[in-house]
Amino acid sequence: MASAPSIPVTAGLPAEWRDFLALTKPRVMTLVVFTALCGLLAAPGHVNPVIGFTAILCIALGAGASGALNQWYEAGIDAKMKRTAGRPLPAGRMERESALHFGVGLAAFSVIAMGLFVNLLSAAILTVSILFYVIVYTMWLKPRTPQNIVIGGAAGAFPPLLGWAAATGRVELLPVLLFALIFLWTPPHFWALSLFVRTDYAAAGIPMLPVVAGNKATRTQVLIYSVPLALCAVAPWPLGLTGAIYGVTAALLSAWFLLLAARVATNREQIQELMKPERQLFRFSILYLFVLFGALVIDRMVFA
Ligand code: HEM
Ligand SMILES: CC(C)=CCC/C(C)=C/CC/C(C)=C/COP(=O)(O)OP(=O)(O)O
Repeated sequence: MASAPSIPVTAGLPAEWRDFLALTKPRVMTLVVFTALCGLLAAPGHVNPVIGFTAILCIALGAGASGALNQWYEAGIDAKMKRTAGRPLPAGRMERESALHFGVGLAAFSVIAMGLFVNLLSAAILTVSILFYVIVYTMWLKPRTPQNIVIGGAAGAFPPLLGWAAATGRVELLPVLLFALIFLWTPPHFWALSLFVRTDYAAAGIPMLPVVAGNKATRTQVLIYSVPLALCAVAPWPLGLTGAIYGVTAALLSAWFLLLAARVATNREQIQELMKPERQLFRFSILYLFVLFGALVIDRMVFA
C-alpha cells in the first residue's frame, strides 16, 4: 500500500464547524442519503420510523466519515488540484490529525449505532462500504490504475442495499440490482467529469483514464458502460419487481442517458472549456439517479 502523500503546511488556525462539515463531502452525500432512503422505503413491510431515521443517520455519518478519511489521506493530492485546493486540509484551515480523529470517530460511531439500534447485517454492510471507499479505492486503486473507479466505485453503490437491509434484515434481488445500477452508473458519471477536469488529475499524478488512455478511449468507455447501465436500470420491470411507473421512467431516462453518452462518444473537442456534451452528461447523471430512485419509491408504494 502506498504511504500517505506529503502533508501540506497548516496555518495553525482552529478549524471551524464548517470545515468539519466540508470534510464529509455534503453535496455528494445528498445522493448517497437519497438512494439509501429510497432503498429503505422501497423495501417490503413497514419500518419503524425511529429505526428508519437512525439507519439513514448512520449511513450519512458513515459516508461522511469515509469522506473525511479520504481527505485526510489525500491532502497532498488535493493541494495540487484547483477543484480541491480550497478544502480544509490543503487550504491549511485544519490539522491533518484532526481530520483523522474525526473520520475514525465518526466511522466507529456510525457502525456501532447501526449494529445496536438497527441490525447487524446493515452494520456489516456499512463497515464494508467505509473500508471499500477508504482502503480499496482511496489508498489502493486510485493512485495505481485508471480502472480505480470501476472497482472502487462499488463503495458508492452500497447505499440502497444498506437501506433495504436496515428495513428488512435481508438482501434480495431488487437491492442487488440497485447496487449493480449505481456500480455501472459510476464510470460514465465520473469519466464525463474527468474529461473536462483532466488537467487537474494530470497535475496531481492520478492515473485517471483520460490522462492515461486519452480522450477518445475515455469517451468510448463512457458509452460502453452506459449500455449495461440502461439494461440494468430497466430490468426490475420485466422481472416483475416493479410496475410500469418505475419501468417507463427508467426506460425514458436511460434512453436520454444513452443519447447523451453517444454525443460524448462522438465528440472530438479537445479543449476542456468547450466540452459541452461531457458537462451535460455529468449533470444529467446526477438528475438521472435522483429521478430514477424517486420513481422506484412511488412505484413500490402504488403497486405494494
Ligand atoms: C468512485 C466513484 C465516484 C467518483 C470518483 C466520483 C467523483 C465525483 C467528483 C470528483 C465530483 C465533483 C464534485 C466534487 O468535487 O465533490 C462528483 C460530484 C458528484 N457526485 Fe460523484 N463520484 C463517484 C461516485 C458517486 C456516487 C456513488 C454518488 C452518489 C450515489 C455520487 C454523487 C455525486 C453528486 C451528487 C455530485 C455533485 C456534487 C456537487 O453538486 O458538486 N458520486 N463526483
Ligand atoms: C459508507 C458509505 C455509504 C460510503 C459512501 C462512499 C461514497 C460517498 C462514495 C462516493 C464516491 C465518491 C464521492 C468518490 C469521490 O471520488 P474522489 O474521492 O476521488 O473525489 P475527489 O477527487 O473529489 O476527492
